[in-house]
Order: sequence, then structure tokens, then C-alpha cells
Amino acid sequence: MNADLGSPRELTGLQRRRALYQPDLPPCLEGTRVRVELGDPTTTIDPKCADIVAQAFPHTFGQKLVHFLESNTMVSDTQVIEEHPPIRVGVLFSGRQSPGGHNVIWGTYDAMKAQNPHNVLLGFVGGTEGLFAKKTLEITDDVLSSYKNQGGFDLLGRTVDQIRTTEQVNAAMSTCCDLSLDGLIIIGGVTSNSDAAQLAETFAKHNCKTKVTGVPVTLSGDLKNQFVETTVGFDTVCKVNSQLISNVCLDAVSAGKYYYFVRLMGGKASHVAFECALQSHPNMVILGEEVALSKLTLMEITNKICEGVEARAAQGKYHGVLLIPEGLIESIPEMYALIQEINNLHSNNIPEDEIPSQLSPWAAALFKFLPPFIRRELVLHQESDNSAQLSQIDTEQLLAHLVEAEMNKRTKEGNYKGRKFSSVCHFFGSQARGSLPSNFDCNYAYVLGHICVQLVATGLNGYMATVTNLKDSTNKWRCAAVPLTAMMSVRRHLRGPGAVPIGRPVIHPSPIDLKAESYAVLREKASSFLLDDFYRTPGGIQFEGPGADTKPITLTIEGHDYLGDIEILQDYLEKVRTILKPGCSREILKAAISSMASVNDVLKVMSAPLNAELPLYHFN
Ligand SMILES: O=P(O)(O)OC[C@H]1O[C@](O)(CO)[C@@H](O)[C@@H]1O
Repeated sequence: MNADLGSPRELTGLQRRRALYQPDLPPCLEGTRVRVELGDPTTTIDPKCADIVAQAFPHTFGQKLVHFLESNTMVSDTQVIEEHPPIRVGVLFSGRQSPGGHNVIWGTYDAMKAQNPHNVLLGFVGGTEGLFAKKTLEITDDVLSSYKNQGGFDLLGRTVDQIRTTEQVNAAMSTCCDLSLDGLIIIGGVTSNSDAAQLAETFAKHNCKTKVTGVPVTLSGDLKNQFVETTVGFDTVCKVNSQLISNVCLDAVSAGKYYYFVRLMGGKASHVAFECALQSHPNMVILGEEVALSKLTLMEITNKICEGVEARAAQGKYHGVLLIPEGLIESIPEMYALIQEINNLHSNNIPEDEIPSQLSPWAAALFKFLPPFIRRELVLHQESDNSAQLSQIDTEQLLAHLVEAEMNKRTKEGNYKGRKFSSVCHFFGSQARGSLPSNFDCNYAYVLGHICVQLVATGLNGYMATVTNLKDSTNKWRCAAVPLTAMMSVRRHLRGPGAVPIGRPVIHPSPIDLKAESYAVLREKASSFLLDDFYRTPGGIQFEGPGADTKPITLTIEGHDYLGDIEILQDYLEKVRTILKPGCSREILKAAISSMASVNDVLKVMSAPLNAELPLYHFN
């Protein structure tokens, strides 16, 4: 454990300014009187698994939804919390670093002190290991001062995202009992929140008074369902990565000689890569969900990229930018099967170096075909959820390697006559995780911290703090809490009516919805992105000033706002058309011509019918 955790940091000018930013609270959480409304009892998001989840969580399954309302909203079945006897709460970072995490602690602290100055908030130093070892740091104004609105998780640090074995659960319970905690707040993604549900159930079973609350914090954005719109950190990470990608795009087009293969952190699902593609318009993005759906093999993906390279070469372009989600590797059918075999061998405690010799013949053949660096990475020890360590597998290098080999082959066979293919690989992961969080993430995390305190004060156990209507301004956000069991399901291994649920109930990462409108937009623009170098420069995160709120939240959350972008352009085009009436004056024409760069941009995003209409205007 790092000895520097929690010590005051020396802040730069920008950090100091950020530390002064005061996150907004929605009206329902302002003041000390909060109205709590109990809604409908819940089952699970997958009704077919309800019985299994109910059996596994007899004490916490089926609890009611909770809504927090402005204190003057009158509805039946509500409770107003006015009296606040002192409480003690523990908090820990369980999941991976994600920008905004510190503000959950700050929000929790402020809400606790507003309720009763004698309340005590204890942070577990070193995450789960700190929880098991009872290693705490009391959160105070002083401790918090240099961590407000700051990136990283270094106020408390983190270790393993796992509270699962009987030993771990018992250690957590004895810590909570010994410290006499009324509440335990677990900050993390799907794995941490699944563990939080299990802990809540165990605590309830053993009459432990500590109420467990989960908070959706993960850069991956995959803890997403009918109750949770997005996770803390996703907005920032997508904005930072999009800026980096757009810089790479401009670099690529400037020199015209490299293909950049950029892998993006984000777990099994491709939300980060998808959002970044919408923001920065690279030439290609290969989403794991598409690959899984079409069952594309490694060679089919390679050929698809090669076709893109050839099509661009036909236009004299020898550069490009490709986005690759880190989870792609597991979406390729034959790679998935190989990784499953490796995982099974790990689960049977076979040492890394013996794994290759224990593979089935077909898996061994595939393994042998892969370059040595990928082989080494594939056999690394597993993540806490028994899956491969995606961040350690250089899928971008594997693809660059296969594409280069295929392009050389095509050249040799005389099928490709363009310049030699050249690639540069990047992995964008931690660069964005440590970023100063966006205003959105600062506000979202701070509000979630407040909700956690209301849950503990109301005595609710096994809930996740949630906020919906996030695309609106903070004063319209709807604050709620959802039983963790309501988000659980059990994986089925067979499709169709014969499907049998296998495994234990957990909260699963949600894949990209390939039926969503934002996905349709991306597909519609795919050939233009591939050939036209229609790169977009979103720029760095703007914290203040005129640029700060132009795009307050990620495009995929807003759903239609990418279309909104197009609407703005359409509107602009209409204006240009109105000015450019046939026979218009020279001055007006000159003014319009000076906007031509933008008109060209417009042309690139416009759909075909509008494109077709434009030549009616003769600018020369
Ligand atoms: O830095 P680490 O510990 O390798 O974690 C990386 C992993 O954590 C995540 O950010 C979140 O689970 C994944 O996207 C990624 O594979």
C-alpha cells in the first residue's frame, strides 16, 4: 500500500481553481429535510432469473424503489427525515480508478456534516485490503481540501476489486462491526456492485447493523441499464480520449504516412470506443458487439481493415486512424473460445507457463499462430471476475501485425500496388483515468455521495444510489435508489427456449445497443469516415467559460444529440441557402464564400439528398 495516500497534495494553479468549483445539487437534496418516497417493489431486469436471484438473496431481494423528492412535494407513502442521530459511515474505492471518484467522498462528507456535525466518515485506505485490515483515515475538511474535483483515486487508493470469498466477506463484516458502522459505501463498477449486493445480503442475514450502498463509478460506462444512465468517469474519459484521438487524426493527415491503431480501455463492452468515434470521427472503429453479432473471425477483421487501406490508397491516402476497444479480443469467436480454455486452466490452478501445453489441439494451433507477445499476454493471471486481463492484451498490435502481413502478401501477389503499409500503435487507458474530472462527473459524483447518506439515514440496505434525467441541467436531475438485486441476472449459455441459466447472479456489463439511433448514425457515416477524413476536433475539456457547456455530456447519453449536431448543421446550411439566392449581390456572395470551409464540412455530414441539392449554387 502506498504510504503517500491521503496526504495533502501540492496543487497547480488549475487544480487549485478546480478545487474551488462547487458542484450543483438538485433541489431534492438541498437543505437538511429530504423527502423519501418508496415506490414499487422490484424483481430483476431479467424476469426469467427472478427466482434464482430471490433464492440467492432472500433478505434483500424484492425491496422497493426509492425516490428522493423536494421537501415540499406532497405524496403518500413518504417519510421526511428530520431528526438525525449521529451516524458512522465507511467508504472505499473498490473498482478501478475513474475520474470523479473523489467527489463521491466529498458529497458523502458534506451531506453527513449537514445532517449532524457529529457524524463520522471513515475512508478505507487501500480499498478492499484496507477494509479487511481495518485501515482507516477519518475524512475531514483538511483531508478533502486537495482532492475536491481532482482526478485519480489517491485520497484512499485501491487494491483488488473483490469482496467475495468467505474469508473476505467475514473480514469486511468484522471491520464494520468493530468500527460500529451504520453504513458502508462501495465505489466501483459491475464487479464491485455485485459484491456490494452479496455483502448487504450477508450483513442482513447476520443482523449486522451496517447498511451497504453501491455507487456506479467506472470509466467503462458498462454499468448501464433501465435504472442507471451512465457511470461516474465515463464522460471525462471519453472527452480526454476523444481529444487525444483527434490529435492523432490531425497528425496522421498532416504527414500522410502512418495508420494509427488506437486501443481504448473500457472493459468487455465497447462504450468508450463508440463514444470516442462519435466525438472524433476516426476512419474506422471496430466494435466488439458488432464482431460478436456477425461472428467475424480474426482473419475477416484483418481483411476488412485491409480493404479499407486499399480503398484509401486508391484515393492516394496512406494514413488513417482506427479505434479498437480493449474488449474486442474477447468478441472474436475463436479468440473467445481460446481465452475460455485458458481461463478454465487458470481456475484449475495450472501455472501460466504450463498453460500452452494443456490446450486442446485446435486451441493450441490457434495459440501457435499468434505472435509471441500476444501468447505471453493471453496466459497472464486472471482478473477478479475470472476473465482475461484485457488491459494487458495488445490487440491493436496484433491487428497491425496481421494487417501488415496481409498487405505485404497482397503486394507480393500483385493485388495491391500502393505504398507500403506502415502502422503506429497506442493504448489509451490510464492517460484518461487520471484526468481532472469534467464538470458533469464532478456534479454527478457529488450528488451520488449525497444520496448514499440519505440511504444510510433511512436504514436502507443493498441499494445503489442513482440519478436519472442526466441530460438535463442538474436542477432537473431525478435522485433515486435501486435495490442492487434488481439489476442482477444469470448468464444463459444457450439461445432460444432451451436456454439454461448458468452461474451465480451478478450485475453484468451492458453491451452497446446495436438498435440505438446513435449506432445507426455511426453506421450511416461509416463510409464517409473511412474515405473522407472527416476528422472532428472536440478539443480538451473546458471547465469554465463559453466552451464549458457546449457539450455538457457524452453523445451516447444524450441519445439524439449527435443527430442534434446534424440539425445545427442543417440549420446553418438553410441560412447559407437563404442568403445565396440566385442573383444575390457580390458582397453577400463574398461573405458566403468566406464560410465555405464550414459549408464543406456541412456537405460531409449531410445525407445524400441534401448533398445532391447543393450544386444548385454556383459559388465560382
Ligand atoms: O489498470 P488495471 O488494473 O490493469 O485495470 C485495467 C482494467 O480496468 C478497467 O478500466 C475497468 O474494469 C478495464 O477497462 C481495464 O481492463
